[in-house]
Amino acid sequence: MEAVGVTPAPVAAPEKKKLLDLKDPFPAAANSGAKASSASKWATKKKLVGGDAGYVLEDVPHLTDYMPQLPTYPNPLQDNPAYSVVKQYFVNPDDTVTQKIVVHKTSARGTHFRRAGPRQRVYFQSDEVNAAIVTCGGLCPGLNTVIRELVCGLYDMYGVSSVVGIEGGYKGFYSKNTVALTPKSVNDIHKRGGTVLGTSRGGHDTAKIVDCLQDRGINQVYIIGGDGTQKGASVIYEEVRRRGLKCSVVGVPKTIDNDIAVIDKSFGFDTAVEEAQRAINAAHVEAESAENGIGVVKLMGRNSGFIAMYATLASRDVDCCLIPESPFYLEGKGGLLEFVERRLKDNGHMVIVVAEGAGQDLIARSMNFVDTQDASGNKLLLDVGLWLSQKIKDHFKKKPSFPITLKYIDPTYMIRAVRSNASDNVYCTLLAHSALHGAMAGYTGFTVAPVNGRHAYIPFYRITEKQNKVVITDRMWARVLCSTNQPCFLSHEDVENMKHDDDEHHHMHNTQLLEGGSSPVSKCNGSAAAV
Ligand SMILES: Nc1ncnc2c1ncn2[C@@H]1O[C@H](COP(=O)(O)OP(=O)(O)OP(=O)(O)O)[C@@H](O)[C@H]1O
Ligand SMILES: O=P(O)(O)OC[C@H]1O[C@](O)(CO)[C@@H](O)[C@@H]1O
Ligand SMILES: [Mg+2]
Repeated sequence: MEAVGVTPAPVAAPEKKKLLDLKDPFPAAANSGAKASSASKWATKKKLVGGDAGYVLEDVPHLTDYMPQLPTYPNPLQDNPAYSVVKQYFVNPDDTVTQKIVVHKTSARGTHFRRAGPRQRVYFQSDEVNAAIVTCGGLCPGLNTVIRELVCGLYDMYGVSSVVGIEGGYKGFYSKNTVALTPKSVNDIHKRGGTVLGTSRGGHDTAKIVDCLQDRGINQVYIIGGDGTQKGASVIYEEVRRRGLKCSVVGVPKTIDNDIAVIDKSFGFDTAVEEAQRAINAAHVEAESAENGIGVVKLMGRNSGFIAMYATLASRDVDCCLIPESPFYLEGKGGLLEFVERRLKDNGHMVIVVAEGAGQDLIARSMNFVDTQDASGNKLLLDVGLWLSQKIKDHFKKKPSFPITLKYIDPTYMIRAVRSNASDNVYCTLLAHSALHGAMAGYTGFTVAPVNGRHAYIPFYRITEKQNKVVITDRMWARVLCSTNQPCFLSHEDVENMKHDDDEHHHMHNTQLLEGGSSPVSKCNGSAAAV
């Protein structure tokens, strides 16, 4: 590997060589909405390591970056009977995970991330660890499984017996007492929806949170939450580093909307798509049983329509899927109302799935609405499902010879509040294990998640700098349009402009090849190639 990394390398620390990039990865915009942190001027530099053929490792920080003399210890896992039969259990320190999975003969190898997993040597002794876990932002199936597996993993794999939960999200650090978490107390929690720790929006106060870590001697903090939470985790890490604390700050990405960039998908997403089938099915049954029956189902997806898109593809009963990324219009030629009328004439019934963030500009225009925000600064949305249902009813009221029956189903919180399904449970277990292996190995300031099917440690700035969105010029959206036969609501010119914008944005002409397919749809498709 060619030497182009950062900071002086201590013994047994990860590879860090020559300086490549000194840009501040935490520009002010990335922290907008948050309380300004005194840590920002200390913002760490990107740790980039170059190699042959355009290989770049975007490494994560390590405690030894600012505490170079830290001692190391043998990983207690090597004496664990469960693992003793497993050969090559420890991850090779040179292993990295590629972000770019679709390549050409002449492609540069591009960005890589450090592979997650247990290391031969660790930077914490078992009885030295005081771990804390917090959940922030909205609910998501699987939160309890991640909590359970962090606690059990720390106890069973690393012999750690001091793990506490922070109640009620970020504000719980400075406004509540901690709760002790043991394998016994978390034994059954994966069978329940929600989070046993509680959660909240708003209330992120970096200084007070780090004071709490310092006062309580917490030296590993696991922060489970969405894009906002990970931005918060990033400033906590900066402040911890500025104070020179031996404390690993680890993010576990959570969001039902699947809007976190770089990663394959977020936990709970599969469960949500599965649960959405029940609502779509009900809408279909209702619509099929009535004269000109219309079922409208609203699903979550504030800025990204992944749940709606996948639920539509999975169901095959959906006639029209509306998502925030794809603008639509109601009236006139090519509009939604014309399509509804035609589909009812052809089939006698139809189902519309609408993501909550779709058509917000249309509604705001028709209602003269002023923006409002939640405690975290997220825009509060207007109810597109209700609005759309009313618009459709109004349209057909003007056509007495065309009676319709419309049923509106809003299952949004039911989808989010259920327990995680089997595959999400396994996924959450791997996430939790990867997280604690990273912390024990001294890594910090990172989020853990699979990238092209392999778990990796990703620097915070990479997953907070932009949101994962459905790319409507990619083939996955084309599959939706093919399955529903809905209008695309875009002119040829619009599509060309979008393609152009995409190209400009990514500096490349093939979205599958950009930065490891930062085409979110191809990633959401799992590690599989687009077909
Ligand atoms: N830029 C930021 N800097 C620091 N803290 C932030 C920032 N943005 C959000 N937070 C904090 O992160 C927590 C969660 O944020 P938010 O409510 O936006 O949910 P989220 O983590 O994005 O999850 P989701 O959107 O999936 O529900 C809140 O306590 C909020 O104060
Ligand atoms: O009502 P709450 O808790 O603010 O959550 C609603 C939002 O949370 C999300 O589920 C993201 O977590 C969005 O889809 C939705 O807009
Ligand atoms: Mg969010």
